[in-house]
Amino acid sequence: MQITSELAPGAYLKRYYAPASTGNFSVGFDLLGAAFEPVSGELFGDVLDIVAEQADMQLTIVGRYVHQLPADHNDNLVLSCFDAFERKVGHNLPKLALRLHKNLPVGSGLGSSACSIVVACYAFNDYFGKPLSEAELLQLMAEAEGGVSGGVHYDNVAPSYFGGLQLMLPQSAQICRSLPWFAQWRVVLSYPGTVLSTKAARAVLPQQLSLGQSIAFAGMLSRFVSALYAKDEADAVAALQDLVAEPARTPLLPELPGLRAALAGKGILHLGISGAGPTLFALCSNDEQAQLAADYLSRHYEKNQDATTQICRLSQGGARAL
Ligand SMILES: Nc1ncnc2c1ncn2[C@@H]1O[C@H](COP(=O)(O)OP(=O)(O)O)[C@@H](O)[C@H]1O
Ligand SMILES: N[C@@H](CCOP(=O)(O)O)C(=O)O
Repeated sequence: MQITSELAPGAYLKRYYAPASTGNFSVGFDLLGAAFEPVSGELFGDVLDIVAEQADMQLTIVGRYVHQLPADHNDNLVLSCFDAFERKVGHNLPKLALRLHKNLPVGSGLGSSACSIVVACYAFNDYFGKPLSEAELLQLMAEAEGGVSGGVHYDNVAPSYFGGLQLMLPQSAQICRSLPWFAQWRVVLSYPGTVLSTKAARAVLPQQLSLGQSIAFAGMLSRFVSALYAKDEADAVAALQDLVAEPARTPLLPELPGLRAALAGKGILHLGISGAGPTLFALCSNDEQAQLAADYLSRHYEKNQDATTQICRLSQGGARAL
């Protein structure tokens, strides 16, 4: 595999995008996830350019978070996704010169690995004439995500691929279903600039839940989903409780309780862990509240130059050609 550091900037045959995502959405550990995009119109997700067809695979990486990726591009998920895609299709494919714009921080809780996986698999399938069905492609994405995070979970790849708030449907051929959402809701995503690997944050999780905990988890998720269908905003917000991961992960995110209390005092609906963290998400009832939450989190949660805080709406579109 030939790796070079430069490709002509800007030129490409096709350009693809996939949005950031928040796994769990507090109440649905591994079963619920949402895709978001900034209200500013900024692209907060990875972009992949198919630059040319050529004899060998070639990957160039640009973008704000390129420094957080493995120095050896052979270790990049985009290239391993090409190999996995080719195996699944079952015959050799033309090799490609690719350019990844790494716009999402790695190990952030924003579904960064899932975003690169989704944009890559979506791009290859689209470019080569859609040899895989949506379900086959989603399964390929989830397997790739399982390889990095230490467990197959769909709650980042599904929303990043399809957009919206997605509920996973265990043992169903449909795999996931898009849930209703309150159009006025805004979500502030605040990434402090520090790295927390998903694998490490999964290693602290309880291996077993008691019968009581299992019923409480199923009950709270059911309450949230039914409140969305009933259009009962107050009940949906009240059900946003993470009874599975947050108790185990709070020691990794010691600022969470203090920030939550401060934002609750300002009327913000909810503050939760985005995916495995360290990004936090603040659920807000309108644009004004979102600005308030963003200002507060920028001042009190951002730690270094890599940090970013974004006011977002639900990304309805998911992965797409640009
Ligand atoms: N294109 C890529 N995007 C993100 N991570 C990548 C990529 N290629 C390789 N990796 C590696 O995959 C791992 C992703 O870590 P993870 O904690 O799962 O991130 P996240 O929670 O942000 O998805 C890291 O070790 C990272 O170096
Ligand atoms: N359900 C997963 C979600 C991980 O999301 P990431 O963005 O941190 O990779 C978990 O909570 O482990």
